[in-house]
Amino acid sequence: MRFIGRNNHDDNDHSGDQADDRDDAGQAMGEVVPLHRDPVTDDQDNENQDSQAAPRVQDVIAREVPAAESAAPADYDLDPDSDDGEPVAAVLRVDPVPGSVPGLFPWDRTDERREVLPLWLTDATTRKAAVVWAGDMVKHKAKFHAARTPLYAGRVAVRVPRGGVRVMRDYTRWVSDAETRPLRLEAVRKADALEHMKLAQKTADRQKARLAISGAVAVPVLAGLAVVVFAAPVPVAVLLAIGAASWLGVRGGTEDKPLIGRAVVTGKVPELTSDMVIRALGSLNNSLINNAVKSGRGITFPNPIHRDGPGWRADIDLPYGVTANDIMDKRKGLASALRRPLGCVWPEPDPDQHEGRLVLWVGDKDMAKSPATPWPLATKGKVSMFEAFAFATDQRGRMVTLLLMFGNMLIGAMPRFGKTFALRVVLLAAALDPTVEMYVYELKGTGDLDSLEQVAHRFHSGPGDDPALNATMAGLREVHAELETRAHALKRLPVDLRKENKVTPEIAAKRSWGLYPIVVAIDECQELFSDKTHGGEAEELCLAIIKRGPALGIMLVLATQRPDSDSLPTGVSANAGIRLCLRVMGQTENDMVLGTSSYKNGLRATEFSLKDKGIGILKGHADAHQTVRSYYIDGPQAEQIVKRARALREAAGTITGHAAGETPDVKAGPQFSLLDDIAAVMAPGEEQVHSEVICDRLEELRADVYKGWDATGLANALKPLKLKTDQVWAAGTDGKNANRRGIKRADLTKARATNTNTKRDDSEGGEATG
Ligand SMILES: Nc1ncnc2c1ncn2[C@@H]1O[C@H](COP(=O)(O)OP(=O)(O)OP(=O)(O)O)[C@@H](O)[C@H]1O
Repeated sequence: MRFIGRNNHDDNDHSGDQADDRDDAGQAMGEVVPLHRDPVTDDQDNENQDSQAAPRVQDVIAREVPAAESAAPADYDLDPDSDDGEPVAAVLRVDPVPGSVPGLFPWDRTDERREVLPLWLTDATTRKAAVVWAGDMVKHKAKFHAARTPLYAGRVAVRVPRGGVRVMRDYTRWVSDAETRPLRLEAVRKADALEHMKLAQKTADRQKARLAISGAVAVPVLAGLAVVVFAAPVPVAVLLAIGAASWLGVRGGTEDKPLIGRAVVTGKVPELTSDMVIRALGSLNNSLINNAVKSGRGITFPNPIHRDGPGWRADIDLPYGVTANDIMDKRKGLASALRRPLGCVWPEPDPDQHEGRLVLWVGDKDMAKSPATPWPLATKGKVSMFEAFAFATDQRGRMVTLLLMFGNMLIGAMPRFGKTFALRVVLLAAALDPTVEMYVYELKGTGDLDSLEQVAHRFHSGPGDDPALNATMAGLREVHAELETRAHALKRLPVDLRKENKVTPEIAAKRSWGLYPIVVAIDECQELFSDKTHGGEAEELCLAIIKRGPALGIMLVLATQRPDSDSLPTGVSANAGIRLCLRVMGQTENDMVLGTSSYKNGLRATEFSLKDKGIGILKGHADAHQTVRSYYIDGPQAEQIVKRARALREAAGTITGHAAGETPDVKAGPQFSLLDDIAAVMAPGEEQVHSEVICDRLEELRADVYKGWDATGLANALKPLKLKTDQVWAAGTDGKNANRRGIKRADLTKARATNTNTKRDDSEGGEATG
């Protein structure tokens, strides 16, 4: 326990009793310790205090109490021995006294208990991997040796004579008692006749006995041999011959050339030790870490380093002031210091712990080289959009799930790094929920999502040309209109059914209420947003859908290979809740997909390499981001899954729209009216406006449509709408009143009415004739 101030008169006042008294007084967490202390006695006193408080929080915040404030004695004692009786600055001890705060009892602490059973026993995926591994190993060994049987037979044949010679040699040595020969020779060398006689006699006895044994054994052996050769069934004889030949073959081998080769050369799992980790951290050029490494204190391991999936896991408490993000920033340096490929080294924060807790997972294999795990829903199972579905695996091969309901998703990456594959997993999951209505637009035109045609309510695949963009816009308008319809439908429901004013599984299940989930997916959405004609409207529609859709059961999933502000409106990207960023080239694209400051905070999809296909940083699906690899589902597999999804939908009666063979009514061009726009830009009470002023205001309203329009252009555009521009007295662009070509409100109102009636007549006539 450290104090900042002390009584300068407590020379001998450091007995244990007095120290205890002080602690007792401090039970109410407000012990007062006067300032101006004697350094000698202070040390002694500290020892007493420290011995009591050793296991508790070490740091003490001291607070000086001003003289005036000290008049209030509630929390502070005054120094009773001060010379002038005046209060001096006092210190409030703020450390809790042992036992005074319930949270400090061991049973109150949030200790992390390690699992009783190892992961492979409790985790089905790990167990399954172990069983598959063992099965594969047996199969491989059987195949390996079966293929080499002729080779082994040849080797045996070559080695049998040598084996026979060795057996005979060993037998002769045994019968002749060859092992005692050196002793006899030694006796001869020393001219020790007595010893030599003794040894020779013993050898002679031994030889006699061994010859007798040989004779006794030879009779049954020769008889057995005769039986085998002349009387035993052929297979038995052959088997015994093979056995004998193999034995002789093995005896004829050499140690450096074994008869049977190794089917598996065991790869050494590189170890991870605390020394390696500390040395690696020490090489990252962080002064706080360097000080800790030098002093040998400050970096601790709260758990033993252990195997976790196909790699090692180290939980590390970094020195005070260093955060897990500081280390994530230097992943490349860390990988270099650990002498491991970058794809093996994964430093992460622990979301359940403090900022200085680093979880370092070092895989045995580069993530990109690990075998792809099959999608658990590939052959069986159904999805509920209200529940998380299997989307990817993390570095350790564990399943990562995604809950898309009430959210939106943005996928961004450079071309050919797995956007469409990742999007396809999401869409296949949506397809396996027969209640979901799907709008799928693939604007690259390569047919990557064609399999989904069988289940999609609206579908179009085209290379970002007019038909593709018109179809996508039509779909977006349709879904946008749904927002209004659904909001009203939800409002009409009894209050007890819409407790949170959002779509629930119960509400979605009632098809007739029209509140089932809708998933809208646009692959290569940059084609739409950067289009001059549709871009503005697409942004408006997507923004509304992305903001209001989730509560109404509508989810937007966008994938783009150009995540920049021109191709992906910031309003749209900022509102996407779930983000997946596969490999990108720069910080801007990285932050555009993952959110502002992501790069600075160590989330760097720029560090993925060429081979990291399908690997990206997933954010917004859980408390902490994760590095994941989306499940790999190729075209033919996707076809099979969609067939199953279609069967589910047929059974549920939810095959609609495109999947049911309908063609939607797709109108070309943006759906807005020039007359309505003019009405919108005329201020209330403004009866007449100059054409130039109208053009300026229209440009402000929809720059992508009206940019560069002048009075003549406006007049031409208005002619077919039965509105003529005329000379009007009004304020010009310079603010001064003048007589120029313009529009009168009365004419505009008339033209709008006429056009509305014409439109209605057209559509009624259409219906009548259609
Ligand atoms: N999860 C994955 N695991 C392994 N390989 C993958 C994975 N996802 C994608 N790939 C590989 O990456 C290649 C490119 O994937 P994909 O077609 O999804 O890229 P993309 O980013 O959509 O490309 P583009 O921008 O040209 O459309 C695929 O052909 C596939 O071989």
